[in-house]
Amino acid sequence: MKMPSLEDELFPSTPGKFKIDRAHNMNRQFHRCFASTSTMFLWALFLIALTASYLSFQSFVDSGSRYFSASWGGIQWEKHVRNSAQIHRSGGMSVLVTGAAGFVGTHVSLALKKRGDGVVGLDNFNNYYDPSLKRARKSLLNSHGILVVEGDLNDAKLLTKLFDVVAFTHVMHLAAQAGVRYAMENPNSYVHSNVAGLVMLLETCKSANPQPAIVWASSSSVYGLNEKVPFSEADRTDQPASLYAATKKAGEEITHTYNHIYGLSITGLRFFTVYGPWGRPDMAYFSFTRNILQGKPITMYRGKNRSDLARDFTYIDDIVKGCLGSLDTSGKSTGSGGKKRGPAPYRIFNLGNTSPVKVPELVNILERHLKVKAKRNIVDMPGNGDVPFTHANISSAQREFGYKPTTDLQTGLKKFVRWYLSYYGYSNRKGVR
Ligand SMILES: O=C(O)[C@H]1O[C@H](OP(=O)(O)OP(=O)(O)OC[C@H]2O[C@@H](n3ccc(=O)[nH]c3=O)[C@H](O)[C@@H]2O)[C@H](O)[C@@H](O)[C@H]1O
Repeated sequence: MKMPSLEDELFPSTPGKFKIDRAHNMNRQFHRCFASTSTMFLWALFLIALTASYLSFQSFVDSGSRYFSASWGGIQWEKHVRNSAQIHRSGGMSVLVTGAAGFVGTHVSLALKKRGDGVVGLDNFNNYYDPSLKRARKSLLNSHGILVVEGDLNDAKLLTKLFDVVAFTHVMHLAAQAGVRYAMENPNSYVHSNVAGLVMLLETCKSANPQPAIVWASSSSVYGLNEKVPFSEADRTDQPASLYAATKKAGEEITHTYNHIYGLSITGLRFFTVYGPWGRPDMAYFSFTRNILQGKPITMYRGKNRSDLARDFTYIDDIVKGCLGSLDTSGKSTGSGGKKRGPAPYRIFNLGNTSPVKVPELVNILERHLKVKAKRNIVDMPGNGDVPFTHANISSAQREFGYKPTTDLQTGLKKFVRWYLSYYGYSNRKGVR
């Protein structure tokens, strides 16, 4: 028996029917084939469409997740920024406060908000000192309706966006790499924040329309090795003793340039060793308190010929008054969109306490408030950027906006210690008040 061939299988061999059937079959095959080709084509189209929509969905998800995971941007975020910047008093200002989660930034932001000004904070939450303290300050600000945007001064897009969303009337620029001695450890961070970051901010402000007036934190350290006492704004500031001081001095020159070319109103404030509640853990009064309470020794520097070092310690509330006075009298920037229209104010003020206190006396006061004896380890001042003393002449600030510090070190440290004990949970400890 003949085995059916493949052709037989495909084309039945019934004689007479073959041609017709074959033709019919071929026709059917053709249609089936055509039908399956068009089906395949449709399937292919469907698959292509599916792939394309998948890819576009993916990119939507990608950009969406970037959008949602970014710490700034979006309609809701813009709404928050606008709300935070809302002015609640007649003649009030809307202020961008850089370094808002910092020590001075937090206090100034609260004071502005309390009197009805609009405030938007900016802070990069770096880890120069315990970031959890910065987060706690941020929570405090949030509870008063102040938004703190997390971002860096060097982020041009963020700065531009902030000025697109709000026509800030003023910038209180307090973001900086602080600390005199740390500059030897991490010099780049000073250039990044105090020079590059400052220029980025000024670039944004000069292009803004309207241009804001700028008040910013310089430092008593610009007096460097100046020996004329008390330090007046007109004294020499060309002998910085630390890179920190040098970057602050550079800031004074850089802001002058932007005032001159673009008509930005600039006020530089030379802060003198600011202290108080919510302060900076890297500063002596703060780290001494921590060590005294923990029974650890404190290292006290002394100057040439075993002389005591002294600082014109200035209480935070006095500094806040100086900042607000400066903002209130800043005058307007004259330029717009990067074009100068006329001269604008350029000012520099000392904000100090006018009564220097020696470091051993600072420790005596802390001992009294803490009711704990310090273990003093006295060493010669290392050549690390320190200066032997500071002393402010504040007559310019007094004349210009009535600046008059009212808190002596004894009173100010009492308030600081009370805050410290409460914040770090010492309040219920016996022997400590
Ligand atoms: O006015 C400023 O422009 C600067 O003020 C602050 O610098 P300073 O005045 O140096 O404050 P701070 O460190 O508290 O030292 C105080 C005293 O304690 C002595 N000191 C310090 C540390 C130590 O371990 N031992 C010690 O004796 C030390 O020798 C000094 O005599 C800010 O930190 C700075 O960011 C800047 O804003």
